[in-house]
Amino acid sequence: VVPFDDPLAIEIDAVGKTYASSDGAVTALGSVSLDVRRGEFISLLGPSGCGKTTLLRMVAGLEDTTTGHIHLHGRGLDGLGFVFQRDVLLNWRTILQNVLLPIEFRGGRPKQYRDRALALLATFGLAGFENKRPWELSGGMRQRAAICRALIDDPELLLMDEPFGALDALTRDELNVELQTLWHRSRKTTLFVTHSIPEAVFLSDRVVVISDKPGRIVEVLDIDFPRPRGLDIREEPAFGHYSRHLRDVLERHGAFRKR
Ligand SMILES: Nc1ncnc2c1ncn2[C@@H]1O[C@H](COP(=O)(O)OP(=O)(O)OP(=O)(O)O)[C@@H](O)[C@H]1O
Repeated sequence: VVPFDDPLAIEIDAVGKTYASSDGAVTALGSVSLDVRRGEFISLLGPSGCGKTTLLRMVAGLEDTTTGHIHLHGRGLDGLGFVFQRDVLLNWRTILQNVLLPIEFRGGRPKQYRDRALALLATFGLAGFENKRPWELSGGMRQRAAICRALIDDPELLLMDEPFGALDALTRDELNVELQTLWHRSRKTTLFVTHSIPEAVFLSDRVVVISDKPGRIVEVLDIDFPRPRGLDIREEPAFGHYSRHLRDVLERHGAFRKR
């Protein structure tokens, strides 16, 4: 049991990761340290291959750290919801059955969570789609269902690995607004991986910039817009300033060089 006033959700302490590969060891992450506060929305922004996914997978306990350690406060790994780059819904199950999957995995009773699942689906505009199969839905709808699945067990911590990267720009905007609204209501601690500067600025309390090789934190930027936020903040001068600053940081660290 954790004291309610515990201000921290995740401590990432000098964490590094080296993979063994056929051409020798690859250091994906150098040494990364970050304290994530409870209820905070943090984006991890960086070029492809800088180790963002690796970091997220280590926080989720899906991957070991090579050096350093990660401490999850609260319910630990039991309090965690994960949304992947691709929705990874099971095609032979209905949307409702997909959303209830985590309950089955932990040996719970899906029936008891049916109402919650339907309410979540309704929040994300999927009322009436619960008995469809994933292949009957658009990409945006599937990713919404994947978010519902991550939320079904009321996690303390939401880990999202570029969940909107494969969507068209309009759907992506829409989902950004929905996620922002949901986050504003629930204040779930969220770690969100993205390549997109505007997405990071729009959603985050803090944007953590990671450079590659090996991945390390080169900047932590506070985003000071009030909540709830609408897409119109993108027209504000401050939004432009944040974006330009992040772009400069990425450029300085070689994120845009030709590979
Ligand atoms: N299982 C693995 N074995 C060997 N190398 C790996 C493995 N997983 C990742 N890597 C390497 O580690 C580095 C970081 O990969 P990672 O997927 O964490 O980056 P990323 O920033 O999430 O990239 P992207 O944004 O393209 O998803 C890359 O150089 C990658 O090739």
